[in-house]
Amino acid sequence: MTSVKHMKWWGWGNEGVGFHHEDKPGFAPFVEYAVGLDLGSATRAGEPSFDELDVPKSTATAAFTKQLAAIVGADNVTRDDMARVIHTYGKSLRDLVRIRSNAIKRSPDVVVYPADEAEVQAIVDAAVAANAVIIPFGGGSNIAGSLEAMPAEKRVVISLDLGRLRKVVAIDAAAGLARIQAGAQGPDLEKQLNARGWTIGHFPDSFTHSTVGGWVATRSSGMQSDKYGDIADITRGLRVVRPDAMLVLRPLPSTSSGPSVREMILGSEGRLGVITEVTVQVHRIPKKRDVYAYFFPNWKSGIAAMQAISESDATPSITRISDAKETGFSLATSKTRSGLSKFTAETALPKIMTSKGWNLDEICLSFIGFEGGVAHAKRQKKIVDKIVTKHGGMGVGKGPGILYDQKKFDTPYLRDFLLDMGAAGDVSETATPWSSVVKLHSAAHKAAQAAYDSLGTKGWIMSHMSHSYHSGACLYFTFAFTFRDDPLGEYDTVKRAIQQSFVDNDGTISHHHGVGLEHSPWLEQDISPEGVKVMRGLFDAADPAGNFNPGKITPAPVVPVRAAPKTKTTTTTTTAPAKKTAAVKKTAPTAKAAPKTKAVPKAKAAPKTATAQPKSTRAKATPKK
Ligand SMILES: Cc1cc2nc3c(=O)[nH]c(=O)nc-3n(C[C@H](O)[C@H](O)[C@H](O)COP(=O)(O)OP(=O)(O)OC[C@H]3O[C@@H](n4cnc5c(N)ncnc54)[C@H](O)[C@@H]3O)c2cc1C
Repeated sequence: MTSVKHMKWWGWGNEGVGFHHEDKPGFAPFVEYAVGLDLGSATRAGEPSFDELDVPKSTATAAFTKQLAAIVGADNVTRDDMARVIHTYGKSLRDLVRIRSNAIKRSPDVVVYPADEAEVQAIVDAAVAANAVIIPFGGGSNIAGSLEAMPAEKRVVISLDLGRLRKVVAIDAAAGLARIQAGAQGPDLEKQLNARGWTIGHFPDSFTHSTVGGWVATRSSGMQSDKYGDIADITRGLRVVRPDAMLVLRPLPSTSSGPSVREMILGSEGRLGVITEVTVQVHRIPKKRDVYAYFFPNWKSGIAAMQAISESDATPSITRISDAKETGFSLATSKTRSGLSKFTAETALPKIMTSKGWNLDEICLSFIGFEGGVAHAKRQKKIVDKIVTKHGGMGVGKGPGILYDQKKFDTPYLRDFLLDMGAAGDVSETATPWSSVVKLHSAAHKAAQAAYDSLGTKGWIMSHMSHSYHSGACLYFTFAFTFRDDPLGEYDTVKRAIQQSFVDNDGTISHHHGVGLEHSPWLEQDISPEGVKVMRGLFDAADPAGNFNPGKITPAPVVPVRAAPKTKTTTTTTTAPAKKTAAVKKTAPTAKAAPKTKAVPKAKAAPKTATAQPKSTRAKATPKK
């Protein structure tokens, strides 16, 4: 069997690791307050049984599988059900509900693990010749429905897993450019870079389970993007396997060679070919790295301060502020005698805030990161401190920054836990000009509340601003609600309301999660119908037979089933009928029960704590707290 490791088939992260709240006394009361779910009496269901899944039967013929095995070796191609299920979905709430409730309409027919670029080329050529569908697979962490096969797809679907391509190939020290194989996950590549004194500076919350190829293909952004840029800035060169040929973009500092093909590959979600190598800008590991916490009396003053910082001479690595609800969540759910709860309980902070006339229900917590040489970091902080004071905020030192990191690791596991208990939660994020940040924030909250009201359920929405630019910033919303009998239908109501509020209020449909199937209904409103036409033209011209991850990004009501191009002979039928027994028990999740009963198959009892997650090199690369 292949050496490539994957996340749990039914949830986020590593087997045996999960969220628990025994050391967070404020957590259960907070959940009851926020979504009306009593964790004390709710029943946590167990891990779903793989044996009970109806996995659609593979339509890949033995002959075609053998052809792939001749390229990658028999150990690196499989039609095994578990491998195909693992490669079916990403990790959105929709994905988690579907997989736990046995709602798999279409799985890849075969999973293949090439060892190098030549093998990727050979697979692509064989697939195109057979008019098969190729879906590149990085870490499988996307939450936009970017890698699932279209349900009505009749052709053989190949999940092309890049997991064996994980080396840092070379570093050009003079240029600070590193060639990295596309399947390298965050810890893989950061460890190799750190060993030579470098860092990529790209740390999405999914860092531990996502790949550089996936980051490029979804236009990802990491928590330190204010300093290092989004992956679109970090990516300089690319190697992309296309039918019969390589698309090679040399790592140039800048170029005026027409419309940017580099930009076309960025965010292409596998539709233009398979990225095998990315040349990224890397940086020397900074001598100093600190994250400081600040409080503001309210959201408006905090946002004004963030904008002022973005316009100032300061260049922090992180500028982030939570709204009052997210601040309340952080204060209520931190660990006993550590993090913010200790900080606020054991200091005179609340008193000081009250004496300043602050309403404690409106306070907003901010984290600002400083990196670089010692003098540089000090100077940055001085500029920021002045701006914070001018906007009525106050600094509270480095201590609470520990919590910031802690939460990042917990959050994805927390989502699984809540689902186990009967509450659905996920995130939506956007970017908007500074002039619309406050307006959009308030509109999204109102839209979510109206959606909860229409469902007659108690729900929660909280948000933070992060990833600043000169012209605006990203707003990131986390929402959760207690579901009744249709978690996905109810989730759609809430998610749609939030997404629509973005485009109605000068925001984009996604700042860094991509489009996939999840956000494509809003694409025309985001980039105009003409914009979609141009994009569709690009995909159609570059992939006339629709072999590369069809149906994603541009809304595709009709699944393309085109004739095989007359290039090569093949042993595989291109019109293999869908397997009769490829049954999906239910198209909708099975959950009918009230929250206290088992709504969807749930996680194993008493998993290890989320803090037991293996330490990655990410710890080294994130700011010292
Ligand atoms: C808990 C959680 C936290 C997250 N936090 C962040 C965050 O902070 N920032 C952020 O940007 N995103 C975040 N995400 C979203 C996700 O991690 C990103 O979209 C990530 O970039 C996906 O990378 P991946 O390797 O997992 O790609 P996959 O999920 O495997 O694939 C995503 C898409 O890219 C395509 N693709 C993958 N590899 C290649 C390749 N080599 N060539 C061509 N196409 C390819 C796939 O076909 C698919 O369309 C988060 C997700 C979760 C679940």
